[in-house]
Amino acid sequence: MNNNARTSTVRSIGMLIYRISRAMPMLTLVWLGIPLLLGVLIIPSYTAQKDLLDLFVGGTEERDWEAMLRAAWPPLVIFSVIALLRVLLTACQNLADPRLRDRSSMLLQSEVHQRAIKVPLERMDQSEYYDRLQRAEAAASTDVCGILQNVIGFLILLFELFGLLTVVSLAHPIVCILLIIVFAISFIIRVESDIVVRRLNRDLTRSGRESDYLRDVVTRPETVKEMRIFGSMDYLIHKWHETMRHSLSLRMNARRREIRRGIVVSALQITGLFGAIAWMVFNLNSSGITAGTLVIVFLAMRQAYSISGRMAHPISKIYIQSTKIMDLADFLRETPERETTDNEQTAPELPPPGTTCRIEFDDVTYQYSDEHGPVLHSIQLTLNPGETVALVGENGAGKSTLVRLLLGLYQPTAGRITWDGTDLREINQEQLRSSMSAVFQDFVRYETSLRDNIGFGQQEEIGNDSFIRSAMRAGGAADLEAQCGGLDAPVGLLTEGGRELSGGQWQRLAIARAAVRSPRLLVLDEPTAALDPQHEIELYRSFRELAQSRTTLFVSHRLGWARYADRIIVMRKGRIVEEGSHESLLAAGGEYADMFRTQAEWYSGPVTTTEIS
Ligand SMILES: Nc1ncnc2c1ncn2[C@@H]1O[C@H](COP(=O)(O)OP(=O)(O)OP(=O)(O)O)[C@@H](O)[C@H]1O
Repeated sequence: MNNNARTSTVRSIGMLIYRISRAMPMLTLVWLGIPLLLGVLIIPSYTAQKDLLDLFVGGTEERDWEAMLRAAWPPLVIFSVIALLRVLLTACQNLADPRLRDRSSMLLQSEVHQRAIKVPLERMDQSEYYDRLQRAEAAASTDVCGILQNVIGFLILLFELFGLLTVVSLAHPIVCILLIIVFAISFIIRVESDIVVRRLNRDLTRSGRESDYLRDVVTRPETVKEMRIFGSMDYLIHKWHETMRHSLSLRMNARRREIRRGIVVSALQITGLFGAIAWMVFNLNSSGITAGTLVIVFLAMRQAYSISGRMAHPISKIYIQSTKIMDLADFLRETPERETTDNEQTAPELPPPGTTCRIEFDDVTYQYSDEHGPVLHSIQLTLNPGETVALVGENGAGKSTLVRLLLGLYQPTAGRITWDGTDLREINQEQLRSSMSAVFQDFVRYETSLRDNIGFGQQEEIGNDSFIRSAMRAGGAADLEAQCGGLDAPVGLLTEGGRELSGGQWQRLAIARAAVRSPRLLVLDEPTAALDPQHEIELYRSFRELAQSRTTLFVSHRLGWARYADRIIVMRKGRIVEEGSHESLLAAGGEYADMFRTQAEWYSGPVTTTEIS
């Protein structure tokens, strides 16, 4: 890890802990404070032990045992109280630590979700952004607990080490400096060798997968029969052997290196320890060095060395997790992106509910990415108040893209879309959303209850049974209540005891959800794709009612629907190529007329094998 990566990792961890501390100040204080306190308590505990030792050890002169016992009380009490306190603090830490980790994971996941819902849909459609979101989500849900555990594991050891170094420096500063030097060298060696091993383990995961696969292939009955016929068994066994030999030799080399470094570290520590002790023995009774000092320095140094060995583990684990920490921190560091400018205060008001709207596309161009060019070119289109418009065209013509722009989910690359004369971008987004409703091709299946599937369209009415039932009637889904066993019956396989619905039944629920809102603009993108003919006719009747008092746009490849629209728009390759009523377009004999005749012949014409092939 280079310096930049190291700084970034430390900054990212700091940033995550700062966010956690803002949301849970008390818990974070306890989580970080207890290790600090445990480290500080080492100092009086060792000092008390030193006083006790000095009291009872050394000196050949006649002793006053009573006076000695009286003098022993204070250090004995201090030592015992601290020991008790340490037990209690450790218990508190054991409670606070998992609580903080679990809650932090939830907090950071919900921060990721908050950002994800604010991000413009077009950003979400970019694979690079989507990957980053997935990585941040994975880090927040699965890695944060491990990262925090390693951070606190490291801090506990670090504070303990500071306590021990203070004990040694109080006893003798020169010995402390010697200890720090030995400690620093052995720590660096240990961390480096630990990182090498972890990196190797990570790298070997892939070859491990390969050898697992090869072992599987040569032992599974379904694969063995083919390999016997083709005679490929020996080759694969040889390949498995080679893969295993390679990874074993890499592991062995790493192990050897680890052992060599371990020997160097131990030799260094033993030399330091005995050098310091020898020097202190030599200076016993001079420069304030007593038998007690000698013993506690010896104990403190041994403990410090053992801590230095254990500190390498959390550090190397954090190193391995560093990319995940940075992924998450970078994602959260991004300023929350708004769908529009902050216009809540100044946004113009939309007309009140119940009124219809006039929407105009003024020279609108849209492109998903620079490399692929525009998918909509200079669209001029007006949807008049209360009008029902059908949008038709071949696959990939740009119909769904136009729908997303109309709903304000995407912003035009050039040109503008106005709603009763106001640019869509300037309208208060919340008000805009509540004025429109849509059924998408890829509608959501909420695997909870029937009620939720409808009520999510108008959450204020989710508890109102008659409201939900009337929406289900409008969506042609009234029969589902009896079939599923009530409005609150679970639907979908993910819910316990849930009944799975067919594609068409889910689609009818999505239509009912859109109907529940009483929107000014209703958009239906392929609303009947999964419906059987009977339900399609039923839905069509409800749709006529729904469309009556509002501006409606529907996209459909079934031109039978389109002929009842007030106006039909035909698209090809991102452009509007025809526009008019069903009759006028048929009379024009253009693209629409061709499509309509082809579909009509498909249903009513004679079957010829040459046509199908
Ligand atoms: N998220 C996306 N990123 C990049 N290009 C996209 C994306 N979505 C659609 N496109 C491209 O935009 C063009 C128009 O797609 P769109 O989905 O709007 O067509 P459509 O007319 O709705 O097609 P269909 O009838 O098949 O649903 C296509 O060429 C498609 O490849």
